[in-house]
Amino acid sequence: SLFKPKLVTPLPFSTYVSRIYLMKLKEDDDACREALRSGNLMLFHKLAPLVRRNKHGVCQSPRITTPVEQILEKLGQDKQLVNEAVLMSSTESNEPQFCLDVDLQQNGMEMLCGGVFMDIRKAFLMLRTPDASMVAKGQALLRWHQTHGFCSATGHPTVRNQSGSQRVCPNSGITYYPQMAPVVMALVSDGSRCLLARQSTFPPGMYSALAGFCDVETMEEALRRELAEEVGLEVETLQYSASQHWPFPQTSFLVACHATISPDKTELSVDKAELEDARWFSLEEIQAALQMKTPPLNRRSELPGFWVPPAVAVARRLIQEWADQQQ
Ligand SMILES: NC(=O)C1=CN([C@@H]2O[C@H](COP(=O)(O)OP(=O)(O)OC[C@H]3O[C@@H](n4cnc5c(N)ncnc54)[C@H](OP(=O)(O)O)[C@@H]3O)[C@@H](O)[C@H]2O)C=CC1
Ligand SMILES: [Mg+2]
Repeated sequence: SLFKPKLVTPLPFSTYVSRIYLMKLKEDDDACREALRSGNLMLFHKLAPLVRRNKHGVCQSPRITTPVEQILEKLGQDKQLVNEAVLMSSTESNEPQFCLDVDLQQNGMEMLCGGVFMDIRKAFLMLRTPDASMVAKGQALLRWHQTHGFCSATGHPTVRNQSGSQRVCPNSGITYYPQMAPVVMALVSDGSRCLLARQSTFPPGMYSALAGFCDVETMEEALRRELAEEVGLEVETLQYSASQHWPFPQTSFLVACHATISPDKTELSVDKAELEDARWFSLEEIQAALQMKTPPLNRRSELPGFWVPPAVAVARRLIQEWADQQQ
């Protein structure tokens, strides 16, 4: 078959079993409301996450542990707003974690919380990967609630549970759950080179692995279709590497794979409507790009002609794995 499963995918040490009780908060509104009083919050303003530098200059997404009711009261706002928080998960130290979007008094909020609300694209380049992932998750949940206030069958307002894990239409009885759009991403290799491409919206010089949204189809079908459409290549094998939730343009679920094609059918036919450029890169070019810090701005804020995405992007993991496999 097309798909060659990876036999062993080592996962980092997990505390999921001890954290499972927190998932009960999803179903128990009272327990969830109680947890919200003591749990920590990740704040957003119009979906821009709060970001702060710690004393070492490292950018972080701070968890607000001062009761948000107090902050809201100080700003003269209705403290019930805190009940709009959504349960995200639990932290590594077993505390429930929530996110909340406040569309009010940006400056006052920033002063009281000691940070700035930053566009998520910028925040993604400054935060470390675990914080960036949490920010992406919080934004996705909050955006989903903001855009699913009405039942798409009856037009009636939907009602959320306290944790925000679902919304129900009291009229039709339909339950809605937060969703992601599945995307398949592949780093294609012809045996000695790998294929990277850029869209005109990427920062100048950045090339990444190919990706495309799945229609109602399998991942294998989506990958074959995308590669045929975008670069005119026929896939031979596919190997799963990792997955990632990605906030651009909105909540996608990226499934990242390595793909191979036959070394005698490597000619590209690039769809210029989708891609600005697609090229084969040698191991030497890839290794040089992996050495650069990202984004690789020099003193005059110029970007080099070729660089690869930062560590927060699963595409970089694919590129690193490919380079490691060539040694
Ligand atoms: N993490 C990483 O390293 C990388 C991530 N990506 C991500 O992968 C995803 C897909 O990549 P991309 O090449 O743009 O995808 P596609 O190749 O599928 O092209 C995008 C087009 O697909 C259509 N489309 C179909 N379904 C959707 C949907 N659910 N949401 C939005 N557009 C849809 C839109 O066309 P139309 O407007 O005509 O309807 C859109 O312009 C994006 O989220 C991108 O940010 C991509 C590269 C690297
Ligand atoms: Mg694409």
